[in-house]
Amino acid sequence: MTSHPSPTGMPALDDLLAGLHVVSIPMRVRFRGVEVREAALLHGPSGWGEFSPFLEYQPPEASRWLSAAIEAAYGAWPAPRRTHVPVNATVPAVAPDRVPGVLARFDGATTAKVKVAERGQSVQDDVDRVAAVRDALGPAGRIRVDANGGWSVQQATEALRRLSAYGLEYAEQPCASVEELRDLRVALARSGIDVLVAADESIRKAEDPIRVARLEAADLVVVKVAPLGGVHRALAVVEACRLPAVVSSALDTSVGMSAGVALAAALPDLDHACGLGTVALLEGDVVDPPLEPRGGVLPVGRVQADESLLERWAAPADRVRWWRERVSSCHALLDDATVIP
Ligand SMILES: O=C(O)CCC(=O)c1ccccc1C(=O)O
Ligand SMILES: [Mg+2]
Repeated sequence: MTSHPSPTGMPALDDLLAGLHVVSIPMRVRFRGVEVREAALLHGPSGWGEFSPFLEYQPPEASRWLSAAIEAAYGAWPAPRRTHVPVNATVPAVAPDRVPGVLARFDGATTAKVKVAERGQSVQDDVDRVAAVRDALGPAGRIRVDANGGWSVQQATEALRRLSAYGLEYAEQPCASVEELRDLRVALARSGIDVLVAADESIRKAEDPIRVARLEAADLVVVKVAPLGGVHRALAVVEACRLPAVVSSALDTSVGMSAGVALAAALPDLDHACGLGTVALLEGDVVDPPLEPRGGVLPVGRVQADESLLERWAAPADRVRWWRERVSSCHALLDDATVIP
C-alpha cells in the first residue's frame, strides 16, 4: 500500500488512488438539494476514511475534506472519553405529514434538528413542521432548528419569535454572516426572545473559524470533521472557541460518520445530542451494520467498509474518473505539514 512513502508521512497520490472506492447512494429524502450522495472511500494502514465534499466545492475547500480522510486512513484519532455518543434526529424540509416517518428512522432519539428557511417555503411551513415535531416528540423532547443562513436579522427575529413558542434548544446558523449572527443575538435579547444561536457555516466555511467566538456571535458552535480537516483540527477549533460544541456530519456514509463520532467521543464536554444520525437518510451504506442510532446513541469505534456493499453502490465509470481527478487536484494542494499527527 505505501509504495512511495513521503518522509513526512503524507501519503503519495498513487497510494491514495490505489485504495480508492467511489460509491453513489440515493437519499431516502432529498436533503439540501442532494438526491444522490457520492463519496470516495480511502483505505490505508489505519483503516477507512471518507472523502465526500459536495460536488460544487472547489479544491481549496475540498482539500480540507481530503485531509480528514487521510487522517482517518493513515493517522490516528485522539483518545475517546466516552463509549457512546447521543445523536439527534435530522428532519429535512418535508411537509408535516412526513415528520413521523422521518423521526421513526432515528431509533430512540429525543432531540430533533429541523430544517427551516428552505428556499420556496414560508415561515408558516417552518412553524407547521416544528409543530409536527413537537407533537411527535412530546414536551420532553428537544428541538433545534437549522436555517443554513437563510434569514436576514429581521426575518430571523420574526421567525424565531414564532418558532420559540414550541420550545427551541437553539437556532443553527439563522443568518449567513458572523456580523448578522452577532446583531441577531442582540436583537433577540432586546425583544425578549429566549433562543440561543449556534454557528455552523460560520465555523466550517470560514477562513478564521474562531472569529465567531471572538465577536461573541454565537452561544454554541457546530463542528464537522471533514470541512475542518480532521478530528484533531476540529478539536483544536472547539478548544480555541471555548464554547459548548455540537458535532455534526455532512450526509456521510458510516465511514465518515465514525470520524464524527470519534470527535464527539474526544470532546472534554458533550452536553448536546450530535447530528450524527444521518446515515438513516441514505438508501444504503458501505458498512454492515450501518452506524445508525439505537436507543438514541451511536457506539464509538472504527468501522470497516464491506467489499460487497462497495460493489453494490459502486459509482459509474465516468464518476469514478471525476472523483479520481478530484482527489488528485486536492492532494496537490496539501503540503506535508498539513498531515497526520
Ligand atoms: O446536524 C445534523 O443533524 C445533520 C447534518 C446536517 O444537518 C447537514 C448535513 C449536510 C450538510 C449540511 C448540514 C447542516 O448542518 O447544515
Ligand atoms: Mg447546519
